[in-house]
Amino acid sequence: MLQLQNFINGQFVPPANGRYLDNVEPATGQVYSQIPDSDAADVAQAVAAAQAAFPAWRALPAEKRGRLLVRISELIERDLERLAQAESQDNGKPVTLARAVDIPRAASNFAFFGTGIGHFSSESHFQEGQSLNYTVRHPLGVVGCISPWNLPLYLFTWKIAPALAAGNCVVAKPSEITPATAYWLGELCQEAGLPAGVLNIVHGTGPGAGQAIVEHPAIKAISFTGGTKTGEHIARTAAPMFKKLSLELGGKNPNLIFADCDLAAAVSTSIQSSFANQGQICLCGSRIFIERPIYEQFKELFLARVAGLTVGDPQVETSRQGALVSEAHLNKVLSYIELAQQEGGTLLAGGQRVQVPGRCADGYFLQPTVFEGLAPDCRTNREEIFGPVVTLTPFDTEEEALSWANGTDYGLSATIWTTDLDRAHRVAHQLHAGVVWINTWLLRDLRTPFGGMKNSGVGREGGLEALRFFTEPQNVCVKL
Ligand SMILES: NC(=O)C1=CN([C@@H]2O[C@H](COP(=O)(O)OP(=O)(O)OC[C@H]3O[C@@H](n4cnc5c(N)ncnc54)[C@H](O)[C@@H]3O)[C@@H](O)[C@H]2O)C=CC1
Ligand SMILES: O=C(O)/C=C/C=C(\O)C(=O)O
Repeated sequence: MLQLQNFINGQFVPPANGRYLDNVEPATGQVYSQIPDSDAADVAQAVAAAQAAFPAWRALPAEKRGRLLVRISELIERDLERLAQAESQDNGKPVTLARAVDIPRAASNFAFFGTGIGHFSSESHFQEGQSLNYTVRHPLGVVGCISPWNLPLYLFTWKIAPALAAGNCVVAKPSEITPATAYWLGELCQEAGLPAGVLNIVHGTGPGAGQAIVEHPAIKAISFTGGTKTGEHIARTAAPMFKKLSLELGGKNPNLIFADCDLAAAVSTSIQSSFANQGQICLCGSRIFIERPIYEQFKELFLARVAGLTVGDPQVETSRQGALVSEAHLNKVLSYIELAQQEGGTLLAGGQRVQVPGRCADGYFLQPTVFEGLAPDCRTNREEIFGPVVTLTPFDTEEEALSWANGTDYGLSATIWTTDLDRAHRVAHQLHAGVVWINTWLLRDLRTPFGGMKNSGVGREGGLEALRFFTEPQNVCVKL
């Protein structure tokens, strides 16, 4: 059985305590590899390696750092098929999705920040006859990147690439539930010639290795994506140590479908935003509000499309829905389906675990599930389910739709469907969401600020925001 190792100081090494965790393939429910159950001792080794590597890495001209990152991007592209297969096996997502989205985006993350660092300029402020101020942006030193299981390599590299581009050295931990592609990334970094210690990958649990990263005094910043509760815990630990924090947390995102929309496009994209990656994307639109005149029509078209979503072995090219990431997560989602029924929801589609025959008989499959008839403020409509479960609700006025859309503790993303541009902008500006899409969903430009309002997080990732996060500005004032 494959036994993964930590990647510390450019070498693959076992955990200091010799302990390993089982890693399960969600589509089969079987253990297929083991990962280090690392603790504070491994994190300390990784931090020491990163500290030793930092002076030379920060001194390397940005262009040379950038070239190394672009080389890593090329190697990810070269190994796209192998990485997509690994991601699908580890996470349960359809291999077609990993091939089309996850792995290409991981490559883009490195290419984007590898080239982007060459365009990162600092500010200057000139006051005639008085002063010239210029701002230097120093790398922070050693930073921690902690990522979740839903988009494993995609989100791991979304943090690591800007941190490295800005001249930091990194101690990173992937989710213990989906460690595989992070492990293979270590090999590609070796092959690309990334200097030893610049990127260190420590595997293990959140309370073990993750907590040790957050607590380590030499780690100057934490970039985290994951659940809101974990984010709160990390903030409580890191804030008294005055660490910089970027927290990208949960969502309960609304889709607002107005009667004048392009209905075919709204239905088709809402299927994506509801069920892509089995609904396990923080940006998924799990509350669909539809203007009453088109409610029945939307429902009919939407349900017809749901019926066509094939749930099956993620390795089979025709599967559109794979397995949920773990048994625990499947049970959490099933418990919300039960809750929705207790809260008076009418089940329009799905609601049951799926038994996929053959090698996947014990996998964690769930039917795409749709409810209607739930109050906009019930728990099902306020809490993050993070699975293939959506609710449909009719609305009568723009004000009503807005108040329901904004009526949760989350504020990550929102989608508006209308052909009325005035309305689109008016509604967008009133939504409490860090990311608003108009007539589209998950259309990404990596230069844009990405992150949430309210309990969906703190700070923004992407483009210059990420490079600013991973640097410390220093102002130098010259008297004229
Ligand atoms: N915003 C998002 O994109 C995500 C949201 N979630 C939500 O969170 C819920 C819980 O999922 P989990 O797998 O438990 O996510 P989680 O938030 O516990 O895990 C995310 C990462 O944080 C690490 N972690 C956990 N505890 C930590 C600690 N004390 N210190 C440092 N690192 C720690 C984990 O090992 C993992 O690498 C999901 O059901 C879903 O609702 C989960 C994954 C991604
Ligand atoms: O950056 C993106 O395009 C998507 C990010 C998605 C998440 O952070 C998530 O699902 O956790």
